Amino acid sequence: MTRRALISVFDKRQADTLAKELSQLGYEIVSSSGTARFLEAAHVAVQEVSDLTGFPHLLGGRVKTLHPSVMGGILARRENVQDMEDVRIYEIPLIDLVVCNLYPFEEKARQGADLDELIENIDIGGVTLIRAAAKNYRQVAIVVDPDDYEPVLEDLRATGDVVPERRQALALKAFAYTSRYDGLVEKGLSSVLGQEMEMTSALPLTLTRAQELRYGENPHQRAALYLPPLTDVPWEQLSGKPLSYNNILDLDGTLRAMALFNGDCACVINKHTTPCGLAVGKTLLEAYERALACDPLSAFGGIVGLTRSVDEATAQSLVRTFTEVLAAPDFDDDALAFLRQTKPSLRLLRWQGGRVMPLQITSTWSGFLAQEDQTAPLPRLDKGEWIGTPRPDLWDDLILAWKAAYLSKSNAIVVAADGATCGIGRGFTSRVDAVNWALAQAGEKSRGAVMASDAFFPFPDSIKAAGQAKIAAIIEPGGSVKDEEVFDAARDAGISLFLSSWRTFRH
Ligand SMILES: NC(=O)c1ncn([C@@H]2O[C@H](COP(=O)(O)O)[C@@H](O)[C@H]2O)c1NC=O
Repeated sequence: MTRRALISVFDKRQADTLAKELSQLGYEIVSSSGTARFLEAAHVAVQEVSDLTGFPHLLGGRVKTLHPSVMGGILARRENVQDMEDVRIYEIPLIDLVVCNLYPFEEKARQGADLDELIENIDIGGVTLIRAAAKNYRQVAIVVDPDDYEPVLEDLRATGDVVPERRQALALKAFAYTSRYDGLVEKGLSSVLGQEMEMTSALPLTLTRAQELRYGENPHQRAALYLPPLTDVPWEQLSGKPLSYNNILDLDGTLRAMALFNGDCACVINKHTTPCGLAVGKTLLEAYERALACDPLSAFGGIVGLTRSVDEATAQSLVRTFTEVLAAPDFDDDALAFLRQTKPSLRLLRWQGGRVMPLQITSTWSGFLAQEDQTAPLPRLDKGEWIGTPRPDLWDDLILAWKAAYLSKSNAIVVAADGATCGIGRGFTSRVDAVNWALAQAGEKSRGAVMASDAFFPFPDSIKAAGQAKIAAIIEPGGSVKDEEVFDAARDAGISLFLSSWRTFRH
């Protein structure tokens, strides 16, 4: 019986070589018009789909292969008597191999095509061919990737057919291909139509592997970085070893911190997704050295984020401590050359803003949790309420401490003075333990310093501890049932409390 291949490809690379060899192996080739012209030019004997269907390509190409004579030949179950009777009655030619790749929706969307152009690049007939052939994979082979042309030909040369295991693998690959394509269409259209991803009843998440990672959090865990449709990582790696899983995870807090400073000269040192030093300075060097001074032990192996172009003086100071990743909006030429030469393994990232995920999605053993990302409008002096004497003179430090608490794992307490954090208690399961840790780390620097808490104080014990350490002002959301006891403790200790009314947990 005649073997037949339907070839309908937008990306025509290597399709001529494939078709030639298929012809030599005895296959009859059927193609949509553009592919047919391409193959004829390469001297391959080819029949046009329109000859088979009796219809020309309609609606400017919107309808080409969508016809029972094509779909019947792909979907017919060869072992099913009724199917084969239908095929015989309606003279439908059986198709054994489908080779198809789709209109370039992704390229068009990335080039910023308008809605009309995007719509015309939504492939319908090709997707239908692919899904039909993949559904009938037990008898039909579906090839969507030119990399599979040669393995398929090898099977045909060796056995006269595409071997069953390959047909099965090709079908799964084909479904993954059309599923990704639909994800791209959803994402491309929703951005042109201005509709952000939200908490819909179904959350389409078609992710593409952007980077294989050496391993996950630990060497025995396999891992990769995946990106949503039409996105690239928002940074550019200029130097250093490939990023690890933990680097990318820890970098998240660093980028969030950098975004909070909105151009101020600042430094954050992050470890295990949470800051261990945050400071502003008149120069980048000053900001870095003051952030480092908060907790130099923890800064070892940390991720450093700087909010200005890295200069050579800062680079020279930085190389004295082991750092995993350095992110900055840019690098001065001499600083870049120095860092590349002195620390060739140090990962240098240029990040000028931008993020990939509109939603924050976490996988748990119970399912995927999705929430709106926490992007911070900072607390405002004119929007909150003071308990005790107002201390607007300490506002800058209160906000700096608030930023560090906002970025830290809950429960988080931060002590700050003169534009730098000096004690960070984070990840504690009791708030008063976080307070005690932060105060112990700050030591003498607690006198006259400020404190931030990521959530309300459930008891007055934390305030009493802060009072003993001579903390001058605290920013916290308020909202505890014991707020009045907390406020009394603050008044007794002479601490000014600013109530921001905004909790910033990070579990
Ligand atoms: N409309 C149809 O029936 C149809 N059938 C196949 N295609 C696509 O048309 C392209 C090939 O077209 P041509 O051979 O005319 O260059 C392929 O990317 C294929 O996926 C179609 N195009 C869009 O849906």
